[in-house]
Amino acid sequence: MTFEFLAKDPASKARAGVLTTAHGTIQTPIFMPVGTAGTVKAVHQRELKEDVKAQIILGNTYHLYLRPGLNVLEKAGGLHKFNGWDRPILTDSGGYQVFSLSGTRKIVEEGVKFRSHIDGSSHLFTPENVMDTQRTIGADIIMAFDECTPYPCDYKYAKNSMERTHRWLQRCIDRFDTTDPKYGYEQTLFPIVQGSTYKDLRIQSAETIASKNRPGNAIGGLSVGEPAEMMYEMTELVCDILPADKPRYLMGVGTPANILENIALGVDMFDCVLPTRNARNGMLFTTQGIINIRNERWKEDFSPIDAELGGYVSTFYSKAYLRHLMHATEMLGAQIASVHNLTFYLWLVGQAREQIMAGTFRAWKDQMVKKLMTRL
Ligand SMILES: CNc1nc2c(CCNCC3CCCCC3)c3nc(N)[nH]c(=O)c3cc2[nH]1
Repeated sequence: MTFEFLAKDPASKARAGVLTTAHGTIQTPIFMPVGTAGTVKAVHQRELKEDVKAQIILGNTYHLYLRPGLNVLEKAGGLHKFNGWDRPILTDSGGYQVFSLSGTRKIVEEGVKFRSHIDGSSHLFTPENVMDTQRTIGADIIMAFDECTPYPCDYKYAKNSMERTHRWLQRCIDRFDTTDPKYGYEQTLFPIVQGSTYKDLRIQSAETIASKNRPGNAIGGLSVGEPAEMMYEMTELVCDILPADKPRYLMGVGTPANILENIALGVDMFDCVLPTRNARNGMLFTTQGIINIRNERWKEDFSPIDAELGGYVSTFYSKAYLRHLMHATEMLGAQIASVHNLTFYLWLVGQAREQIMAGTFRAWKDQMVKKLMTRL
C-alpha cells in the first residue's frame, strides 16, 4: 500500500492524498462505511458503489469469525469474493467489538477470553490468531489487536493497558511479517495509538507506534464518551508525532462536525456507525442541517429529501414519503435513509478534499460546521 500526497491546506493541518491498495485507490480524506456481518446494513453493493460512491468499506473480524466463520470465508476465497465488494476493505481486529458486544470477557496477557453473543460459546482472541483471522478474511488493511480503554479510566489502568497493547502490537507484527497473504494480494497492518486522555501516555504511545514504521497508523481509545474538545486535543497531540507521510486513521469518528474538525488536525481516514445507525432511527444528515424525518412537520412536505446532495434516493423520494415509511416501519425506509446518510458522509469528505486542493478548507470548514449542526 502506498500513500501519495496531493495538497496541504495552508491554514490548517488538513491534507489531501491518494491511498493505493491491491483493490484500488482511495481519495483521502475518506469516510469508510461500516459493514458488520459482511454487509453495510440495508445497503446493496451496487448502491454502495453507484449512489454512496464508497471507496473502501469496513468488515468486522469479531462477527465474521463467529458467523459465517473462517471455514466458509476461506472456501469463498475471502470476504471480497463472499460479499462481492471488489474495492478495498479494512477490518478492525475484533478487540473493540469484544468489549462492546460480548457481555462476558476477561483480559489476560495472552489475549482476551470472551463468550459469543450468538451462542455463548467461549473463545480466546490473541494477537497471533487475530492476525491469522484477518489474513483469512483477506482485508486490504488490517488492524493490530489492542485494548480500547474506556472513558473515564484511571491513570494506572490506562498506563498498564497501553503497555500491554504495545506488547500485543509487537506480537501482531512478528506474526503478520512471518505469514503470507492467502489470496495472492498484499495486506497492510496498521498499529493503533492508545493512552486514554493522558498527554504523557498519548505521547509515549504515538512515539512507540511511529517507531514501528508501518505504512499507515491509527488513533484508538477516542470517541468513547469523552468531550469533543478532549478528542481534538488528544488527536492533535498524536497527529503531530505520527509521521506526516503516512495515512492517519481516527477510529470510530464521528459526527460530520467531528470529521471536519479532525481533518483540520491532520486525520485522513474515518469510520463510524452513526450514518447507518441514525438512519434507522430517522435521523438524517443533510446539506441544510439535521432532520428528524419522523417529526410531524415533514408530514406534507413533498420536497426531495435533499435536492442539493444529488444522488438517486435523496432526489427521487420526498420527505413526506420517507416519513411515512419510517412510521409504517417499512424496510424500504431504513434502506433509503441509510443510503442517504452514507451518500451525505461521502459527499462531505469529498467537499473537504476539494477545499483542501483549492487551499480554502479552513474558512469553508468553520462555516460548514455551524451549518451542519443546524436542526431543521
Ligand atoms: C465509536 N467509537 C469508537 N470506535 C472505536 C473502534 C472501532 C472502530 N470501528 C470498527 C468497526 C465497528 C463496526 C463493525 C466493523 C468495524 C476502535 N477499534 C479498535 N481496534 N481500537 C480502538 O481504540 C477503537 C476505538 C473506537 N472508538
